[in-house]
Amino acid sequence: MIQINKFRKTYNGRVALQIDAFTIPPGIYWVRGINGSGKSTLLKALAGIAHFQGDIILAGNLNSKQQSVAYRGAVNFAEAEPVFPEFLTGNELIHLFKKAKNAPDRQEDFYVDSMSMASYLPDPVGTYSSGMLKKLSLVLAFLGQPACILLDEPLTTLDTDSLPVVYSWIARRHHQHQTTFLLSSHQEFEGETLPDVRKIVVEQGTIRYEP
Ligand SMILES: Nc1ncnc2c1ncn2[C@@H]1O[C@H](COP(=O)(O)OP(=O)(O)OP(=O)(O)O)[C@@H](O)[C@H]1O
Repeated sequence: MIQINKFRKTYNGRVALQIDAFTIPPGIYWVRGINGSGKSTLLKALAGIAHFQGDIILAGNLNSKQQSVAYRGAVNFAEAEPVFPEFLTGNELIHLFKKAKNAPDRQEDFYVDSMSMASYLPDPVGTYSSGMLKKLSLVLAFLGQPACILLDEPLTTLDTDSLPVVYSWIARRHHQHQTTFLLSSHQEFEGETLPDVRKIVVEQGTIRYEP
């Protein structure tokens, strides 16, 4: 459960997003909205990496400002266009994130195998194509045992064979650990593989559920 109260995010004095009160129960959510509506702004605030006015509270007691370290431990985030130091290898980044997220031993194996990534993970990420980098950023977002995983544009640059794999990761993690997902996308999510996706619409500077 995520509670957003009296939220206001401005850029250079201009209000980008304002949310008086909004509750997100456990579930899988598709965050929709036109370009510039505020989807990334919302996800970055929920990830605890953007400054804003107001409060975001996870599980009734983790305030993203007052318990910021614990909060960020419970929320994973994959950016729309991930940027990593080019000299690090995929394996080194996985190792780093596993440590930071206190991930179980060999947790990455399932994700790496199902996306057939093992052959290029020993290479520096500067050599990766945009799709290879996107897959790595998704694996990193699944490390640890977060209560909530935020994926900004998880489907862009992925080939069509990889889409069902990402859907299966989301469905599996949600089923096994009741992890909440917020997925921002301009593409529709496949109904059959992710049956209980609710929609959150970002428009006119605020958010609402779409029936
Ligand atoms: N760093 C920034 N500095 C100034 N304005 C910003 C900044 N980041 C976002 N904005 C503004 O905030 C508003 C929301 O941007 P945001 O990136 O959240 O939209 P979005 O819905 O994710 O868009 P898209 O679908 O194009 O990715 C836009 O008007 C944008 O210009």
